[in-house]
Amino acid sequence: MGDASDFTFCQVGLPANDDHLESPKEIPNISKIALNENISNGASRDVNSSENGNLKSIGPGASPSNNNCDTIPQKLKLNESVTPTVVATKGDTVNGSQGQKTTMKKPAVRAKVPFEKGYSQMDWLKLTRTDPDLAGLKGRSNRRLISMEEVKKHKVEGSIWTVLKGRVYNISPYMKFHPGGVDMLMKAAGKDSTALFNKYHAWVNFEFLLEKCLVGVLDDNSQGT
Ligand code: HEM
Repeated sequence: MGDASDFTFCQVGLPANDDHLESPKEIPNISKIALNENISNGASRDVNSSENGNLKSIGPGASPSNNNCDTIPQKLKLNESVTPTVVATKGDTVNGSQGQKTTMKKPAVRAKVPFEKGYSQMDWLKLTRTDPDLAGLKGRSNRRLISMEEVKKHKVEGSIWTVLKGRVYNISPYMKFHPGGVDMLMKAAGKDSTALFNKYHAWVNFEFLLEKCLVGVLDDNSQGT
């Protein structure tokens, strides 16, 4: 009797119930319907043999409607969705390389250049606070009018000027800090780069970033010369 009282705890999972769960009457019927559809498709003959087991797991999801007409299209959809996943798993190695290609494309699209150590945007902000003459003014005012002719002359490292929205900046010290790379920034050398700048990143606050690089104001009268 002591054993019987122990069994009261074991009766939670009756073996008789387990038998019913493992062999519902609906599942075999559905699997038969699906097999017929697969054969008519002819697209997954090889898969059928291995999918017989899979269909048992798929079947209950599609089994609520007992009508054959309803279950057939559902089965077709399920099988269609199953076969591509089988292909996908087989082609994982192939698709894996394709996936790598897509991840490789992402940085190319952004074209952002990884900064050298000591040339992050934070480093640039520190430099703007510590360097007394980033613009290279040597005591001159940064409010003087500068002709386009003079801007054009400044293309050499150490003194690379560009015009942004009517202001002249010495971008030479910013070169290695530019997230778009030196080559891109060199396109702005000695010319009005407002259009280029806006094309790539109109949202960037150059007034703030290049505040200490201001050389002067573009002489409107000199434009076009
Ligand atoms: C002259 C002043 C310029 C300043 C202060 C400046 C600043 C910046 C900043 C802060 C970024 C990072 C933007 C972000 O992360 O969203 C950036 C990225 C970039 N810049 Fe510039 N830039 C300048 C000029 C230019 C010019 C003239 C070009 C093109 C010829 C250019 C091309 C790029 C590119 C391609 C990127 C990377 C794209 C990206 O981050 O989405 N920049 N620049």
